[in-house]
Amino acid sequence: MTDLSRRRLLTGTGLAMGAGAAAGAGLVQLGKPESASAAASGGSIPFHGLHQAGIATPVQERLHFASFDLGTRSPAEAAGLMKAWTAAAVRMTAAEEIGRGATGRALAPPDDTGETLEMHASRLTLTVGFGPSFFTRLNLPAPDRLRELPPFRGDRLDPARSGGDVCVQACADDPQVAVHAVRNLARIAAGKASLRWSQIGFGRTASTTPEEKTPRNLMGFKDGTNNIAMDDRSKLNRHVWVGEEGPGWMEGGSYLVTRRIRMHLDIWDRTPLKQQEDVIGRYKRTGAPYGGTREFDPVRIHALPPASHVRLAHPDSNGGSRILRRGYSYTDGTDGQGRLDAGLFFIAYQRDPEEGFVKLQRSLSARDSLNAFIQHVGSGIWACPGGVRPGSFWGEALFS
Ligand SMILES: C=CC1=C(C)c2cc3[nH]c(cc4nc(cc5[nH]c(cc1n2)c(C)c5CCC(=O)O)C(CCC(=O)O)=C4C)c(C)c3C=C
Ligand SMILES: [Fe+2]
Repeated sequence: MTDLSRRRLLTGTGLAMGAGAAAGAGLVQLGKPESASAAASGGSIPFHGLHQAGIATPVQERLHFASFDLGTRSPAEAAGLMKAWTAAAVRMTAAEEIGRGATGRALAPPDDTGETLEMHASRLTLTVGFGPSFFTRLNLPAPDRLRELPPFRGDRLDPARSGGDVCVQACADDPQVAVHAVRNLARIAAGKASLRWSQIGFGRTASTTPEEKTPRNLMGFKDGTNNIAMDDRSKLNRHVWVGEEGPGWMEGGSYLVTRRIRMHLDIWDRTPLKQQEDVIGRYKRTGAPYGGTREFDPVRIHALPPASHVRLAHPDSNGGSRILRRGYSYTDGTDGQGRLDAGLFFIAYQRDPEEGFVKLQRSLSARDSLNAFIQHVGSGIWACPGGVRPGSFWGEALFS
């Protein structure tokens, strides 16, 4: 049995289940794993479906997020790149080698860099989005709702860690799988697009499935308790998926906001527990909201300190506004002054950025007591098109 077909068996590619249906339900396909550990290390998440995978599908353990700048002004060339990326993504998310594989032809550079040979799909998802500059560069009409984010109080944004024409969010349970995906997409893009910045993340700070244990962020608090669950179709349709408001190629898609938020952990770690809990509005050990005893007890905003993070971010304080959070912790070494450069790579999906992130961040940036411990240092906004049908490619309807 060849390596390729063995991996196909491991990942269950070709199962009878319709890919679209599986993607819609956020299911993981596991074929016939050779061992229990193979099953535990993650199968594949269908690439094709109504929505792009990586938004409402279960959150994996690792992130490699990448922002690219186009080197072309030609929509046809950009479409060609999306076609080539999609072909590679279909294979990588099924744990198959790209093109002729990692050892295809002796006299040519391999089509796949090879570091994931013999590895599982690790629930790899690849999600693509287009930034405002993408439309300017290609002279294409941008969606009305895709506007550059306004400046917020306290922002200290580094242009080298912000913006970009196209983004790729690679999530997987194995960091090597996520990095391999971004590396190979960057390689395929040579001459058409180049990496502007990228971000490695670990320790997801959100769950999109209530059965999962809520993870903790680097401040030690459970993060993601009151998130939109992936099976809550009515909230997803109302707050996350773009509907008939269009443009057509965005239907079933979503707007993505990313923020690199540095945490002043040295200060946080010297802050008394009671003050930490007052800042968040929940108890550190249990995750219960003030006024409750268990993590999933309802938040009654008036039981929380007026400037606490959860009170200010809660839908009851924001006219019902909700976002789907999918962030990851990060550390990028030290800052030269003996402090960790660490924090939260915040990721939020929403149907309307003005009603979602912008509304919340206007309020948080003005009043949140968490602001004494954090700083927003990177930013991006992206239009993520609807899902890809078999035979189509990322954003095809936008180019046609
Ligand atoms: C603009 C949106 C938000 C930013 C930016 C943000 C940053 C941020 N959050 C935490 C830690 C926690 N956030 C929690 C809840 C929470 N946060 C937001 C939005 C932003 N957070 C929302 C909408 C919510 C849910 C509010 C609710 O409906 O109750 C929590 C509590 C647990 C939870 O529900 O997830 C924590 C903890 C940090 C550390 C941070 C920046 C570094
Ligand atoms: Fe938050």
